[in-house]
Amino acid sequence: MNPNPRAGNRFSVTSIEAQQAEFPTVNKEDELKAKEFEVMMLQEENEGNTPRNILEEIVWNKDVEVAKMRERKPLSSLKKSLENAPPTRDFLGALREANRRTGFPGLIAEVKKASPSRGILREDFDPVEIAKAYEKGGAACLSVLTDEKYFKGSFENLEAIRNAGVKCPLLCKEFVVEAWQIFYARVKGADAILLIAAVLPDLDIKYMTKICKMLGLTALVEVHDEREMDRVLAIEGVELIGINNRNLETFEVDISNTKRLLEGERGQLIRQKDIIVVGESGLFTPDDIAYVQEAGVKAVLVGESIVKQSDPGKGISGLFGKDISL
Ligand SMILES: O=C(O)c1ccccc1NCC(=O)[C@H](O)[C@H](O)COP(=O)(O)O
Repeated sequence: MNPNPRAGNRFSVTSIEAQQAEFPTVNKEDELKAKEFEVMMLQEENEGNTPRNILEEIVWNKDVEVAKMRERKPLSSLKKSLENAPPTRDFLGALREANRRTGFPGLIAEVKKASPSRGILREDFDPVEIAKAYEKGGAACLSVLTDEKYFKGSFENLEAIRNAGVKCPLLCKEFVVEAWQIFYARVKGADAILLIAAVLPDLDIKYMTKICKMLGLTALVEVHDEREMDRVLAIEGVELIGINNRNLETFEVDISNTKRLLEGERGQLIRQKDIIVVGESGLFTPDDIAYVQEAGVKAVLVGESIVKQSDPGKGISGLFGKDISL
């Protein structure tokens, strides 16, 4: 896969104003047809007209899904809903505070029912119960998957967790392809949102980060390799970077990825800029946590190893080798 497949295509954000405008001269039906046509054209660039990997497939589907959602709830109406959205909580502050309090990386515990690589992780999946158990177990923040097709998540889950009074700040774990989704996540109660460098060109990351700030959301910008890390480090205003140990194209997981990306000058620059780094994916044991902490992360994002436990809160103690709720 082209490491930056969407770069230069006309999905890119060219300005905040452009994203905020409603493109008044374009009829909605034509817009949707145009989006489907664009996706078709992108697909046709590939021989065989099939996505080359799972990430590409997810993104192609997301383009169409978002265009349909946006038709049902245009930006102008989302903006009105912002007035009734709950206040955002300090995601970065919660991670820093947990790191200071426990001496361990702050935990972002993921409410994850299923994944393309592992299938169903938990049959008896009650998102609110899991979120409460994570909070009780000492999680600093929660990550809520909202993609339905590939992860069996939903925005209803995000909203339900927020409305249930869970105090941990919430990350909307989505495949963001348009700024509209950031507004939507904010309305549904998110405090932070994921931006994936393998999906978004630099210009999009830059403007989407600004949109997040404008809305009071924290942007977690995710990278997987050195090239993506260098791209993101060159973007001003990025405060939180996730290093995903999972290659989203092949599903391969290797936690030494976190260490590699934090070595040498990159690590130095990250410390200089006071960026918080999150180690993501494939963390199962206290040794894994110690390994990524030694590499320089101040936070970790964990799903599978804790969501699969009968008591996901106790799963956190198992993961850290210690009760971190105290
Ligand atoms: O988890 C997957 O199979 C996956 C496939 C394609 C794109 C993204 C995917 N996962 C997102 C994540 O990065 C993880 O949910 C997150 O980092 C937690 O990972 P884990 O602790 O290994 O469940």
